[in-house]
Amino acid sequence: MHPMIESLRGRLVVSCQAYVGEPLRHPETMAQMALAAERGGAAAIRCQGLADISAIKGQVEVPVIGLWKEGHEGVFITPTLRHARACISAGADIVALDATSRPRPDGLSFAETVAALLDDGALVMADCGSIDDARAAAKAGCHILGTTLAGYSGDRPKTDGPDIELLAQMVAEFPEIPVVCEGRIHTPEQARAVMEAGAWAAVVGTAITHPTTITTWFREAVEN
Ligand SMILES: CC(=O)N[C@H](C=O)[C@@H](O)[C@H](O)[C@H](O)COP(=O)(O)O
Repeated sequence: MHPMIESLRGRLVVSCQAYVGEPLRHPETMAQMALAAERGGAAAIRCQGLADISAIKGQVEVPVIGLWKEGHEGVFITPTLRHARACISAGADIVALDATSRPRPDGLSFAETVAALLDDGALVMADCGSIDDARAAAKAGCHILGTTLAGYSGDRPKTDGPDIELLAQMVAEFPEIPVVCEGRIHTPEQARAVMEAGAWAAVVGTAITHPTTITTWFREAVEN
């Protein structure tokens, strides 16, 4: 087990991302957000885009899980080998990529992409949307399996909270590979529940770092 991945065991990872057109979408702002999360005890920061990756890497001591989103349809989380290599060059300690079997823009398969990254010596997190994705990612040799795309790739329903059913299935099938729960963990209770279901780490984004969404939760509670 790589020591950096071992360091995430039983810990919280915070995802710091602002989307296109949003007020907080600025690398310096995301770096400040990441630093604030690190002060709160985040064991790693997950972040998007080359500028954010390097700005955050320049601020925090904890590992950075980097990805690069391009587009909104099909494969958009680190869609090609070029995107993945660029994330590493920008400073990502671990690169996260879409692990679905959907066609990728550069024509490489997911397994071919991972094989090239492993050849480079990269640490790879597979963003899975189904148990089949997890199986392919395990076979490809990914270091971390994540539930990131559960409810977003068309294979599984979008659960209200984290997809604990998929998490538990992944943990049972791959006891030797760290399985990280990511996606729709909105409360500390849900974070605890995913750890109890066997997650190696819990990744929380929106509920910690996306104030516009958090505001809508409170506004709805107040106004309804
Ligand atoms: C599906 C997709 O594009 N997920 C992205 C992956 O990096 C992010 O937009 C999420 O914020 C992240 O996965 C954390 O999840 P949540 O924000 O629900 O805590």
